[in-house]
Amino acid sequence: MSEEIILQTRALSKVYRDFWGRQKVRALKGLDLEVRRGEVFGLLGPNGSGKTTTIKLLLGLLFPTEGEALVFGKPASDVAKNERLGYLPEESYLYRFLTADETLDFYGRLFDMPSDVRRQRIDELIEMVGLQKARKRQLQEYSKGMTRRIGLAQALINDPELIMLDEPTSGLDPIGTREMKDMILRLKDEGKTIVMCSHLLADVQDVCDRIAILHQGELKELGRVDELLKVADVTQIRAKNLSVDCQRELRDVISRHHGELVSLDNPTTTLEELFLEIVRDSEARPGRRAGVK
Ligand SMILES: Nc1ncnc2c1ncn2[C@@H]1O[C@H](COP(=O)(O)OP(=O)(O)OP(=O)(O)O)[C@@H](O)[C@H]1O
Repeated sequence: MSEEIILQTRALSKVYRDFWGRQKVRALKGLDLEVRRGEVFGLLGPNGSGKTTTIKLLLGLLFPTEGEALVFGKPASDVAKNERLGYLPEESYLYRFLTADETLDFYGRLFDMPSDVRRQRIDELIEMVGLQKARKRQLQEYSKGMTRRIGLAQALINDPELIMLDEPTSGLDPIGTREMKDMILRLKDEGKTIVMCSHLLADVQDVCDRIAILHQGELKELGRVDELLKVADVTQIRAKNLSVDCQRELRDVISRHHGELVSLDNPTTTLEELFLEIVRDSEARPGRRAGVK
């Protein structure tokens, strides 16, 4: 991961108003975030916590009420960024009567890709998302998992540096989920920056380097997944070649008994536990931030 900041929000806030301009919902309250090149960054939060609002503000599809959203150092409303960005929305918006090949060709043309480059890119993407056998079928015949795959291929047609994925594994079976996670990790290996939101905490735990947890539009937690999941007040000792006596006497005894200390560290909790704890805490004490680690 490099130090280059790809995405940044500063005191980003969004108030949805009704037809008469009266305040309806404060969907996002003073969000400060930075995402660096090469990171897989997860936005988590219960329903209605402001994840999609954040993504739409970063895509420039919504305008902030206060604060700013910067993408590649420029305001998110700057359309030039779209050349370098790919987006997989939660709901499919693709044309049902086109085949996978036609769909990718259509989006390739929108990016003004020459036909030979387009053809090669389409072949690569169809193979990457595993749709070789279904590439000539209309999308209306696709299962949910296949629709997710073609959605990802579409998001990657312009070989974007930054990829935004809204619920990338929703509706996928365990195998499809594993494959989607592998594809995300492969994109990370290629140096792409990925921002995803998801309800599926195990998926987030498997692929994200850092996460932000939102609750009722407020940032409640931000940090590296491995650090957030450490349980600081519990010590875990893993050792091998120890006798039962030695195990009982723990650390100091290990060297005396010629055992081998394999690791001495903090065990981790699951992201699911951390998430539920933050939501519970936040509901019990509204307005208080759980503490950024
Ligand atoms: N167009 C809109 N007009 C009014 N309120 C809206 C609008 N879009 C979202 N909201 C409200 O803003 C808040 C945040 O919604 P948002 O869709 O960003 O949440 P989310 O975290 O993505 O939720 P989910 O997990 O259910 O997709 C919610 O209270 C929602 O009702």
